[in-house]
Amino acid sequence: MLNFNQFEKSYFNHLVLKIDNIKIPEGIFWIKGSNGSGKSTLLKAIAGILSFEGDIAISTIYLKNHGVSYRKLVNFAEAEPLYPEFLTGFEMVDLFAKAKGAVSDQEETLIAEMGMKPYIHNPLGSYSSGMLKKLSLVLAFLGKPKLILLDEPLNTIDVESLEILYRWINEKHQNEKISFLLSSHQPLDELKLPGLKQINIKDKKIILNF
Ligand SMILES: Nc1ncnc2c1ncn2[C@@H]1O[C@H](COP(=O)(O)OP(=O)(O)OP(=O)(O)O)[C@@H](O)[C@H]1O
Repeated sequence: MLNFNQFEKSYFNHLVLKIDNIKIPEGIFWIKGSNGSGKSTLLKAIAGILSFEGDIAISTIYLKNHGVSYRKLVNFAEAEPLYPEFLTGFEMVDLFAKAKGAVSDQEETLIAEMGMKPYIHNPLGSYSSGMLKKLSLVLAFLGKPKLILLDEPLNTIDVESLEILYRWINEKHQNEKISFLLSSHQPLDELKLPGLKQINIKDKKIILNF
């Protein structure tokens, strides 16, 4: 599903990650690694928002040669999302829904299920960190991606929202064969994510534990 080809990422000549040739199959994966090991860097590179050496592909669609098609297949929720404070949550969802080609009732369903209806028309400057996190999760599920990247999805969301998130991940994986890469310092509930596999980042390399 996800292929790395001579991938290298450095910041100011300091190498952070080196992945020669690895294929990650379809599935739900928990990316583990100590602070500063490169989890967010990896997810941002796969999302196509960081420059790097080498290439990354979803099946045969390469990020560097088919940037627009590739980015339609990958959705990303950042660890600490930042959005323009003057827009409302609904305006952000609407913008992403159009960009990602979401079907018409998808936005309404995701907003309702995540319990965001009471404040979705309020400006984002008034949102708490948990409300922003929930918005970032809704945005990451819009459209028809092949891969969803969630950086620290458990941070700041409440127990009810976490249950919804686990359900969404399982449904998307089972019904639409969407794969997930989740980075989390907090333990993911392996009983609620059946088939969860682990990927470790250590010594600038990724190690597939399956
Ligand atoms: N914009 C940047 N400029 C320079 N160095 C950076 C930048 N972003 C990350 N780094 C460095 O790259 C390395 C990996 O950082 P990254 O944020 O990917 O780690 P992480 O595994 O997500 O960490 P954490 O668990 O603490 O969130 C660290 O050494 C960090 O200092």
